[in-house]
Amino acid sequence: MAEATPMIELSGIDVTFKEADRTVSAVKQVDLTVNKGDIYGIVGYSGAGKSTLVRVINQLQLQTNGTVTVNGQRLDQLHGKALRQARTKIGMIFQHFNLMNERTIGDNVRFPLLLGTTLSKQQQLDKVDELLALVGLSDKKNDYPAQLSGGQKQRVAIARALANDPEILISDEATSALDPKTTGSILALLKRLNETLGLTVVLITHEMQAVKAICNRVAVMQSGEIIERGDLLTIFSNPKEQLTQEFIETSTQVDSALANVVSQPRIQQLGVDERLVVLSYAGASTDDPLIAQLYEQFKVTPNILFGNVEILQKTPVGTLGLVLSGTAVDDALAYVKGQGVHVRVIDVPKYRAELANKAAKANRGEGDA
Ligand SMILES: Nc1ncnc2c1ncn2[C@@H]1O[C@H](COP(=O)(O)OP(=O)(O)OP(=O)(O)O)[C@@H](O)[C@H]1O
Repeated sequence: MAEATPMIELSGIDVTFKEADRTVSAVKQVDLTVNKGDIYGIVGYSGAGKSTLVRVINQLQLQTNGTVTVNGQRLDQLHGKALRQARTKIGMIFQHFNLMNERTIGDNVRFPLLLGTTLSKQQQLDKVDELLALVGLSDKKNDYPAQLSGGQKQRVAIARALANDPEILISDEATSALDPKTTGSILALLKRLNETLGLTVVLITHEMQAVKAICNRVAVMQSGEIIERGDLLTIFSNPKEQLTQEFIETSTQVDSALANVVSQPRIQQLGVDERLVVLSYAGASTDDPLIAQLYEQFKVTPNILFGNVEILQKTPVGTLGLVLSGTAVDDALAYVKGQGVHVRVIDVPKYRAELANKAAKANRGEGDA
């Protein structure tokens, strides 16, 4: 495989907001490298610091500490025209599209070309046609934003973000206001642009579902810090942090399956030789006749409660919820771990207490951040 070339390098980034009565540390000591051609997902709940962090990349937000290098150039050392020039190579799209309602779709897309461009008027108009064709909206050129659906507006915003041939596209919750089907088509468009134009994409979201659909790498943010990061398959099949696990379980619906399972009286009364476990595995481990071996080698009987297999980056990633019974159950679990399978033993009373706690918080209207 070709060696990865860093496109974005953030090093030691802090962002501190000083307000009259308090100081907010929105980003704390973040190091992040995004390679050329990555679709890098940054996932976290509201208030985790995701938007602040990505706005540092194009210097719309200045860091309190740290350095920002984009395509080998130290952006934190640039000012004025040089910074504006460098920013044109970083496109950005937002949740609420930010289109100009009084201008046509064509004029919205042309807008960035009017600012300090070297293109003639005809070249600008040709470029607009090319960009609208790229996002599948050639027939909407003379319409106004109000005449378009949310998905179409986001396509216009993408076309506009690409006007100056950027190397990087930052997507800040760009699909959060869209329905699942439209979300899927916008994510597919981002993936196509990544593949055909070699565009590096940074995708901020609170939905692991979006990350799962197109990202090759992911970082999880909490309280201004990156608490876990890695390639998509590793993170999905072997999450280390509880928050990462939560995001994944929501996206695979393992959380609702588990909530259902732990509500059953039979599961609330597991014996000393019984364990409720969730196994996650990627790639080759999926093919191993693991379940059969549990019985053959350890005389442990598996009772399968739920299962899910998805294809991520052309690799099967599976999740299996089961109750294992047998005197050698802990030896069997150690064996399974040794096979590269992520094993999570669910402490049923504790899990039920956590669920009750979360439900009570939700009832009080408290967020996750
Ligand atoms: N200009 C600002 N002044 C003061 N505090 C700010 C400012 N911008 C962001 N913050 C605070 O910094 C923290 C991180 O906010 P940020 O918007 O980066 O989070 P986020 O993960 O992107 O969440 P969301 O998706 O809700 O925007 C929050 O506590 C927020 O209130």
